[in-house]
Amino acid sequence: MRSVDEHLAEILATVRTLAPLELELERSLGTTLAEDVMTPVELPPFDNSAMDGYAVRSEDVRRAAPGSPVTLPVVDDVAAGDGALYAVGPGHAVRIMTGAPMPAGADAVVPVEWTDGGKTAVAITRSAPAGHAIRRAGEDVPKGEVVLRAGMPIGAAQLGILAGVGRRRALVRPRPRVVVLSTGAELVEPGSMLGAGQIWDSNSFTLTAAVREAGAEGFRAGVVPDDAAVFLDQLDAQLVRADAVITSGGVSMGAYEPVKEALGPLGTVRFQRVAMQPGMPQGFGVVGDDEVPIFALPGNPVSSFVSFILFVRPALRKMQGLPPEIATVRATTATALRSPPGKRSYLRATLSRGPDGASVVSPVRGQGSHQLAALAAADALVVVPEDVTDLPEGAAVEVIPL
Ligand SMILES: Nc1nc2c(c(=O)[nH]1)N[C@H]1C(S)=C(S)[C@@H](COP(=O)(O)OP(=O)(O)OC[C@H]3O[C@@H](n4cnc5c(N)ncnc54)[C@H](O)[C@@H]3O)O[C@H]1N2
Ligand code: MOO
Repeated sequence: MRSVDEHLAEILATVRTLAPLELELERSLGTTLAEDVMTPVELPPFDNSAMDGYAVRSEDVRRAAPGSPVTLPVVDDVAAGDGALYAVGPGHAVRIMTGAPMPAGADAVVPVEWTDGGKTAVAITRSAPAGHAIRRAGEDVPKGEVVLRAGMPIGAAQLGILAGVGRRRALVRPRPRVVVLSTGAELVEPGSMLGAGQIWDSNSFTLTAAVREAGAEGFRAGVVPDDAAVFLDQLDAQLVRADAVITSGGVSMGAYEPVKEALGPLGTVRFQRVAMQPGMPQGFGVVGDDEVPIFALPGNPVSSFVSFILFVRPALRKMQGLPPEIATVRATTATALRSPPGKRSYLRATLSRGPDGASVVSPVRGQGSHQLAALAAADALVVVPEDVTDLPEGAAVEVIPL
């Protein structure tokens, strides 16, 4: 049996980071930036007011105080977006709004709250030092500075700064397109009636959702019966839109294992036993002229999900140009744990804080590979190493938050 680490290493050595392409900003959310982005102008591009109020020469309001206001004539009104402006001469004020350009001559903004709000003349009851409530040109970013580096995942704030420096498009690593196929003669679509021996297909929903949670595009291609030829036809039809394929079921030792039967003879997909629990039977390789990576995951619902977290998600991250590491935290066990010898096990658990603030992890009831309800109640996987079979309460463990 090969180790979890060997299997992951082979996967990461096989999958390639997707080629960058130019995308409109509206389509780049969730992609990874593939270029350094500079601002072509300084930001803000001009000195502007940080407050609604009056642009003045600070010298003119130096003596303003609640008991003895300074009154100045208001010679102009500037709103955000205004272009041609009057200069503020000595003894004058200009009414100004937040974001409006500072008129020449003025060196301070008096907030409207410190005045009587006058439109033709304004009585000012507090002094404002030079520079007060002015946002200087280039204060956010100087001209030519890099605002985002290649490799940065694009979220809402990153999209914002791309637009803020005037970009309409960006060079990005796209979201991988991942097709999910379930196999199994017993599977029927949720929403339809169950016949004898049938169950509702849940894996294709779980895995497609997990793909989307991992930042890729998931396409649920539905259920394929236990027939290798039909499976190959379906796979062929889906390959045109796939950067990766995930299948579930049909990889173990049974008499009807369509995925293994169909892919085994191609010679580009290997089926192996990985020393882990759950998720021991695993297939991985490439298919089609474009050598699309395919993950043939075991059919048991918990096994396919755990396999996704351990193998598929890091691969999708590599394809997106992101570090493939699996994030883990340290916690102590709330109860004693058992684990099979020679296998790394991933126990479904809930993570919480103990009285001292440290993380505590409690396994959920129902650790069978078919026990999907227990998985749904968990928010973490406790990693128990291959050489450990018993852990006492209070032992320090590595945990993968879900
Ligand atoms: N003789 C042996 N039998 C099994 C072994 C073994 O080593 N020797 N390994 C066991 C382990 S471990 C696993 S995991 C499973 C993997 O089996 P397959 O990948 O071939 O999956 P299936 O047989 O198709 O299904 C297993 C189980 O999961 C249910 N299933 C399948 N697909 C779905 C789906 N889309 N939604 C919900 N549930 C699904 C299926 O009905 C079966 O109950 O093999 C063990 N056997
Ligand atoms: O490895 Mo299977 O995934 O134990 O149930």
